[in-house]
Amino acid sequence: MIKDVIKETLNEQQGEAAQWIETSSLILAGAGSGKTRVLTYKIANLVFDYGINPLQIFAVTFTNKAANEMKERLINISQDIDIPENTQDFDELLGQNSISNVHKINKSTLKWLGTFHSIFLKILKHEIDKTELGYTSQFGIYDTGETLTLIKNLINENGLKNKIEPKEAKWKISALKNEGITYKKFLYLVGNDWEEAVSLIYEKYQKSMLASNSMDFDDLLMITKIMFEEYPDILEKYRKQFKYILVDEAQDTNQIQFDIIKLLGQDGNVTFIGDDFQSIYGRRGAVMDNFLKLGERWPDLKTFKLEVNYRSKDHIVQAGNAIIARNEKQYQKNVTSNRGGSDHIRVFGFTDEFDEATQIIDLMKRLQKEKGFKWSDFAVLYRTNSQSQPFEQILLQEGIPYKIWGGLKFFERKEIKDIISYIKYIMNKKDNISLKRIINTPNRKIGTTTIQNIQEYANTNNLDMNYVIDNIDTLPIKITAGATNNIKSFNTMIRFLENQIEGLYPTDFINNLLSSIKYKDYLITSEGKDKAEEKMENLGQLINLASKYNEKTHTNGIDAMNQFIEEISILVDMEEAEESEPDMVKLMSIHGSKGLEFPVVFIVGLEENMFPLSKAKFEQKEMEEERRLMYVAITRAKDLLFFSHADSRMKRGQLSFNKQSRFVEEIPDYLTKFYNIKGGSSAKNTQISYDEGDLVQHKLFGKGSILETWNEIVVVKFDNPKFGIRKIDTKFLEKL
Ligand SMILES: Nc1ncnc2c1ncn2[C@@H]1O[C@H](COP(=O)(O)OP(=O)(O)OP(=O)(O)O)[C@@H](O)[C@H]1O
Repeated sequence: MIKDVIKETLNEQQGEAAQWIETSSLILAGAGSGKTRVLTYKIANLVFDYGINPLQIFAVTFTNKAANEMKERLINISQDIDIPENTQDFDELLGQNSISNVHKINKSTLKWLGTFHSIFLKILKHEIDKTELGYTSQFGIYDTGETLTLIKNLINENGLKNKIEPKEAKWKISALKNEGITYKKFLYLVGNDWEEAVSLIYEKYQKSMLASNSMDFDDLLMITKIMFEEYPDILEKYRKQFKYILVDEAQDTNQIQFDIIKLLGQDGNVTFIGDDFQSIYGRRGAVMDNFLKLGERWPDLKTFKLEVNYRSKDHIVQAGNAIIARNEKQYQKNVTSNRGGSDHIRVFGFTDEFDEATQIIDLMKRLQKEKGFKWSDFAVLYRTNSQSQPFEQILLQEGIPYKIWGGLKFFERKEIKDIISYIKYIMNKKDNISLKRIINTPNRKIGTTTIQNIQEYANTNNLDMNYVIDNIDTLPIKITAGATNNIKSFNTMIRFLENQIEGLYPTDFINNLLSSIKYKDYLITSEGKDKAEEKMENLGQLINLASKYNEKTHTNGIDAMNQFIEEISILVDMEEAEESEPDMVKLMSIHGSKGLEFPVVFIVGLEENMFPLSKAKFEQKEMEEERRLMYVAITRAKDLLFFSHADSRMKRGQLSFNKQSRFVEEIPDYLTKFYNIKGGSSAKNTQISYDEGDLVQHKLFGKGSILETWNEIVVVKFDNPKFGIRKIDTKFLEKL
């Protein structure tokens, strides 16, 4: 019986929250209080105790990783409970009001458990053909790089190069979409020249995306909202379908996500679970006010609190509580640790960022040797990504395995993007961005002028680039005979691949594609043998991912490939797809650490103007968000927590001096112990003095010359331009 399992697995607060189904509810959860567990059992309870079909449950998580974890747990729970196989399909279900038998939980019945993006992608694929919004269900998805390329092109084509910066325009368009503001609405809201220029780009961008039958990530939300608003029958169908809506990390939902939840669940049964103390996405449009005012929209909202932290030792929980108590706008919660302990947070003061990295890594080495910790037990958390550099350098030097979370994402790597672009173009011939990426990759002697001419001709005559390519022989376009032939053979190859796709498993298709375009040879010529091997390994990983879709359940190769492309389009990064975790130190931004936990945490760079950021000083709202970030960072630690700050550090090429962060002072003295070990244990090369102009040798970076010196730290310009100018501790240098 599920009730018995709940009793055994959840505490009283958790159990009550998980079993409440009468009205909508808000589960206010402290850090480490078992949100995932409660949500999982709430779903299990709905299915196994109330006979709700899992297909009628819409459960949205913040990351794919969280969704996968929940799915796995649910499948495990369901294996312990004896139930008949559910054979009902989604469409059969519609129109049925009550479902009395108990349903099987498996990957396909849990199709509505995922991130907002993944769920709305499925809904759009299912419905978009029934609308007149202009897209077909074959629509592709542009990733961040592709959207930026398109925006750049549009800015150039419209002579706005001096007026707007592509990244800023992209950010603004994304922010507008996340507030649900279409380009038509934005026209009425523009307040200055810059916004007027952005509004023109926004309009052209949206039209061009539509012409390419493509959406960006934000469209997955915005177009869903528009579709629900303009097609009430579709909305009604999903309102009926989703009897129970569950929203994880509800404190970080943005306006458009919240609006869609309102549309779907206005009169329904919605469970919000979240921690306002951990709302850290204000800059990305999260609207905490919505979370704080849920009762206004759902008057029957019943509130539960989860206040027992199972993750962290007592001193860590107390430090978190002390920090967050300084914020004003929040619900009251009194989080306590269930792990006890009477330890301290150790606070270190260092000379600069290299001293900080060197000594923290020394400390890790000691903890690993003497206290039995593994490398993977350590996480270094920082406010800004660039702070990883000295840590990386020294970890590399020391030969300690490490992994940077949020580094170059798997799906942002060139080789992966190239191959995915081929597949996307073959599946959606209107996808001009993919076409432009692949037409001359590998090099086929189709130059940029030729591509531009094709594009211009297509634009002027209102045609797809693909049509122009198909008819390159007969259309009056200015291109050489050589280029025409090259385009024709490119097109023949694409046709050949297109004909293959239906009859092949995705993995076989990708292998054929790689050999048809001679991708490995291209990598060897353009990148060298070693790099080519590395990149081919990454492509091997892509093929591994595709192998999941080789199952016989797909009617044909196109169907399987479609599902594969859908999934990878929304995978946030490779870390999320990785099953096992190797033994590596983890370096990550505090934002990236959300939802994770580690035995030992180092929060570094705790200086005013670094953390909190300088711009937060003047705005209470911003300072409160910085403080919540500090709360998130502290509460990632299970056993040991270390803080560090440095007297000076390089920031954008300038040396800056900052005092210890206010956040350290906000923690009561009895929870902290201070250590001043500047230039301490790591043996320094003090005997040798270095001067500007000295020639030096570094094990990894090779030869270079010193530009500046600060005691043991020197700035070196390396001869190899790949390594450029770096700050280095002299202990890693040899004087020449
Ligand atoms: N009732 C319980 N008994 C034992 N352990 C529990 C219980 N509930 C949660 N835990 C454990 O506590 C830890 C924290 O749980 P979880 O990661 O779900 O917390 P969370 O609320 O999502 O935290 P955060 O918001 O800080 O990321 C996990 O290791 C989990 O297994």
